[in-house]
Amino acid sequence: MSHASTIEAILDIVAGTTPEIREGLVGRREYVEGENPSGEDQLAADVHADQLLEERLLAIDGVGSYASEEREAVIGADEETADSGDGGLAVAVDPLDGSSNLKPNNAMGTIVAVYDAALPARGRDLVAAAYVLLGPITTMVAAVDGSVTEYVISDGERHTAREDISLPDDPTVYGFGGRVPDWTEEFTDYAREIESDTSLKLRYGGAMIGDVNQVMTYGGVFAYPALDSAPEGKLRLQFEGNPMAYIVESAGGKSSDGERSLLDVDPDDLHDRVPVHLGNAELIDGLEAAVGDE
Ligand SMILES: O=P(O)(O)OC[C@H]1O[C@](O)(COP(=O)(O)O)[C@@H](O)[C@@H]1O
Ligand SMILES: [Mg+2]
Ligand SMILES: [Mg+2]
Repeated sequence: MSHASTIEAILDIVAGTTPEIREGLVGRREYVEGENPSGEDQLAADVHADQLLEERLLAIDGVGSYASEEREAVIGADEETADSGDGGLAVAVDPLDGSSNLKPNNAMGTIVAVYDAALPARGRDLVAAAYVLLGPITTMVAAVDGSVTEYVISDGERHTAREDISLPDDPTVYGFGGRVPDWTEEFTDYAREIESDTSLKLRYGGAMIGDVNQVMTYGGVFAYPALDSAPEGKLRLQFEGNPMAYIVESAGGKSSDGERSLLDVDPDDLHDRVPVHLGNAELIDGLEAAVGDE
């Protein structure tokens, strides 16, 4: 199977699984016992989405391995090839991003990263990335071959809504995560500058994919920065930072860990965290100038 057809099969499977993930949210708002590898409580909904995606994505011819925010290790379609990198594409998934939004019934969704390398891999090894947003409408935004498409998912099928998406030139929104007293001094200065820009307004909902989709739609900047208490921030490189950076950069924007494109960050561990800044080029350049040598 060519990489191109494997990528299409992955996007089809994710779209096809979305109705079950959405319906499965009902009745799965409670926490289960134990934690995920990042030390966070897991909701029954996180575990359910992970199980559905693991089984179906690994069954695709051309997918060699599966990893997720919700499980410790990489799982191989064929145990012998799991870590070799030559057993097909590696799919890394955040089954439910923003799952703390389940209780208050706000936006959340699924992030999928497709790497042509053994995990953990660099963002430069991505060959596709997508996120499904469970909003009032279910949409998928996918970046493949440098071009970004938005689909509406209906009955588990993808229907093209917008092609060749690029970030609007005149940005209007921003959203920054983490507790304000926990921000570094340098990031706080940058945030104050952004807040005083009269063309920008706050849009923050607590699910990265929802917040980044605001930026993809209106132009602007999203950040979950380095914190005094957590210098690597909160978001995970393989499952969250890299795929969202790939999508935003494919749409003509920029990503940064504070110093360089997220796609150039070398991973040490599957569950590494990284400071995430995404958005219009001039806003990310300004961010790097403000926090670059902190
Ligand atoms: O609730 P907090 O600590 O502000 O964190 C919000 C961030 O955490 C996340 O929910 C992390 O993702 P998960 O739900 O996959 O753990 C992001 O979507 C969001 O940007
Ligand atoms: Mg997440
Ligand atoms: Mg998650």
